[in-house]
Amino acid sequence: MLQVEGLRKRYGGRLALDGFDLTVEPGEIAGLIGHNGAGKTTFVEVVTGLVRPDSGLVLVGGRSAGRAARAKIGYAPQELALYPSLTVRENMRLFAALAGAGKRAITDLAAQLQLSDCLDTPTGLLSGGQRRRTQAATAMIGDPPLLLLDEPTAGADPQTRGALLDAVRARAEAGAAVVYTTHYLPELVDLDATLAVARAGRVVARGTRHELTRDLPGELRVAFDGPRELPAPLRERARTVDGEFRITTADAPADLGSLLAAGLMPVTVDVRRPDLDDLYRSLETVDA
Ligand SMILES: Nc1ncnc2c1ncn2[C@@H]1O[C@H](COP(=O)(O)OP(=O)(O)OP(=O)(O)O)[C@@H](O)[C@H]1O
Repeated sequence: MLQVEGLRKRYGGRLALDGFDLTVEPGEIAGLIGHNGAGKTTFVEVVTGLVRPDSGLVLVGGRSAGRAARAKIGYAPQELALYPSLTVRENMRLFAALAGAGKRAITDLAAQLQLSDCLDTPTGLLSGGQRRRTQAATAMIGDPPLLLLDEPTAGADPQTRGALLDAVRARAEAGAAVVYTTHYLPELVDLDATLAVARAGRVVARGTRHELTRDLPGELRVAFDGPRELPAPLRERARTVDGEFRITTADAPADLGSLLAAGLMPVTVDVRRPDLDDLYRSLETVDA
């Protein structure tokens, strides 16, 4: 549904996009992550047609940028773009008219995003989280086959965050391709999203959570029934927290084997697998 190849965009002396590639299939939620300034928002703005790239290819449903491609896109920008003096319903109506959706779609979507009680409130009077959800609703109305959501849950409380994630999941289950930008990594686990990691204007890692984290080190956590000294190679990779040794490891069974071989029998053993936070941290190390 979305095919992007080799996007480049320069702002003055700064290269915001430097060969950005991303393909997203129908029904897929692609979590786009990366540090501030990695180019995520610029990428989304190029796909929507708001920003013109210097070079590169953007195809939406097989069509290059233009009116036909734009009609397939639902977009919730990071900087909210709602009419503050208009109510939630009126804002949704505007976007519904553009998308050719009816009144029913407005009430259904408002219910799904827990906005029913504020449909007649001007968006300028809403809380930050309510505004975010209204923005998401304007993106989702009319069931566009490509959804671009740029940090849609910033400022949302856990309950409304849950409602938004459910709505995103439902759109993907109905066949939409979703690009979901966030700094809040647990959401991408909840959404069972594939991942695209952006750095310095390009996607440097792309795949499932499992594919991207399996080669990262995990942690072997062991505790003993009294003070113990770890063998030297393990000690260099270990820290202690609450009397427990936490050993950074790429091979937990082998490290446990060396403990046992040294005559050290733990009373508790736990293995923590690498997760998205570790993936993020590994990128920080590379950036430094
Ligand atoms: N309109 C603009 N004019 C000049 N520079 C810009 C403009 N928009 C973005 N940039 C620069 O391009 C780079 C990429 O910015 P972008 O907003 O795309 O990153 P991001 O990954 O979305 O960051 P964040 O996580 O902070 O939202 C940054 O160095 C930014 O300063």
